[in-house]
Amino acid sequence: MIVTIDGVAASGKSSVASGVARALGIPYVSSGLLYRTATLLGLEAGLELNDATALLAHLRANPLRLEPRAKGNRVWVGERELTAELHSSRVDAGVSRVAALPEVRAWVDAQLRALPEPFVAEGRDMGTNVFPHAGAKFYLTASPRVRAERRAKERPEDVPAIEAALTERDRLDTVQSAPAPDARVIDTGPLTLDEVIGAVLSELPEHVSRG
Ligand SMILES: Nc1ncnc2c1ncn2[C@@H]1O[C@H](COP(=O)(O)OP(=O)(O)O)[C@@H](O)[C@H]1O
Ligand SMILES: Nc1ccn([C@H]2C[C@H](O)[C@@H](COP(=O)(O)OP(=O)(O)O)O2)c(=O)n1
Repeated sequence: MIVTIDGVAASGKSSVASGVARALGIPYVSSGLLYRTATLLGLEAGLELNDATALLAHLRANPLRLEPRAKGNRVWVGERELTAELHSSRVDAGVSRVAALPEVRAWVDAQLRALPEPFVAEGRDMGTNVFPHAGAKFYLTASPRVRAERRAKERPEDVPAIEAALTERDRLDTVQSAPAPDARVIDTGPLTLDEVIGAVLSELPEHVSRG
């Protein structure tokens, strides 16, 4: 059983996926963390972020490990944990370029499809491209200002700068960010985090919530 939670940047995907996964007693997996890891490793190696051949060779030479814990995913390369470094503004600024590369998308998709079910998967194209046969699909939205205000609690920049960066990333990510036709769209703007988690859980078909 797979539940997909897609949506725009900072719409609440990870927090909601984590809450839903904990309620169901299953893991969740953040596909964005894999794109962020590819970006961080590329930046650290001094690679051009649109050089797919060099990036893929570097990723294959430094295999990562995603730990899909329900309370928060962690990423390792060898003995080094990268998790805390994946949400920097530097990675935010480069990640859409990396995510636009078909070779990198195929690399991420292969890792996701190898995971043992059940799990909750969150990202942009989980319900459309990666897991079109998922048992339940959701798509989260909120206005750019609401999302920027939430993210400002996690970044050093001010709200207008974060809003501008989020809007630009939405634009760059448009291609892979369309909601699945069978996804339930939830505007998280007027809701608390617990209310969004509750809305998702209440919409799950009975066979999915039973496992
Ligand atoms: N109603 C809400 N729904 C979802 N997230 C919310 C809500 N209210 C506040 N947040 C907060 O918004 C922030 C961004 O959420 P996050 O899960 O990181 O989004 P994403 O994974 O889509 O980037 C988190 O700190 C989260 O707790
Ligand atoms: N399934 C996915 C997940 C993320 N991406 C890309 C698009 C996003 O700008 C980056 C980072 O995704 P992530 O979900 O971590 O970012 P936000 O928390 O929503 O800001 O990766 C993607 O193209 N496809």
